[in-house]
Amino acid sequence: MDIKESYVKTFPKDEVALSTDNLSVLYGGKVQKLFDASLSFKKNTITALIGASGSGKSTFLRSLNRMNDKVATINGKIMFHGLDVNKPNINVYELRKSIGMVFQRPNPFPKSIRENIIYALKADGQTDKQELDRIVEESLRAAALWDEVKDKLDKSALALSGGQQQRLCIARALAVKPEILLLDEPASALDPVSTSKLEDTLKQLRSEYTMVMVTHNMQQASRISDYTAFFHLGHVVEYDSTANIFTNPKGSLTEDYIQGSFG
Ligand SMILES: Nc1ncnc2c1ncn2[C@@H]1O[C@H](COP(=O)(O)OP(=O)(O)OP(=O)(O)O)[C@@H](O)[C@H]1O
Repeated sequence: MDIKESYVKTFPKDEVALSTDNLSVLYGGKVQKLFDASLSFKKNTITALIGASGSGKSTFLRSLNRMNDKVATINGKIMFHGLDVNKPNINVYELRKSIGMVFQRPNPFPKSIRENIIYALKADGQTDKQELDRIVEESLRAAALWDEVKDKLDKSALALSGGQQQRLCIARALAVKPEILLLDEPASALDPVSTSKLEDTLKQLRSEYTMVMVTHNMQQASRISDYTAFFHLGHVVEYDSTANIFTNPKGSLTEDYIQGSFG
């Protein structure tokens, strides 16, 4: 297999929400697991990151909002609103309000549904109850959970089903008004019905947010993503519209992966 082949789509600057420039990640300061990834994400789209286990998808995703800072050295640029947010002087707490993350396993706080949503807002000093109530409803509606939980907002989030918990985690991420949502295999712990609800939710969120999602599920990538990046051994091999990646890939590695030859 030739990992030197690389086909990477780019977009006009004003259409880009977030981009990386030669992003490399070294764990423990020496073991390189991501090599010169230069990708741009188009506003109001869903981009799927696909590739075999260990190919560097999560490593790349977690670097975008500086979640890897403590365990890895990240070289290269991460451009957001004309600013390189990979610079040391960036306020990472503020950055994560703009670039939120939803993890593989739903991780609600052991608090009420309402408290989960307003936690970060209260930490920021917001106290206006009416405004907080408004944000709770707005966020839960956006995450397509409002109708299921509106009568039990003060009940424990841990009493919700896994699928509901994951949509609550999305609502929690939306409450601080991010522009970008990073999703690391958000449906991998969910049953098919919850997965389908989650996918519908993500499709609806596309009108307001830009999403980048790691997924192992090829059908999921083809169902809901607009663009797909294929990772192999820490390299971005191909990045194109999802339709092209799945029906007309340029690289032989991409084709082999899509056809299930490895991974
Ligand atoms: N904190 C860490 N410290 C050291 N090595 C790590 C760390 N996190 C990931 N790695 C290594 O980096 C490589 C890429 O892992 P990563 O999780 O990014 O791959 P992935 O494509 O997301 O895989 P998967 O689909 O299995 O989640 C793997 O070899 C992994 O063992």
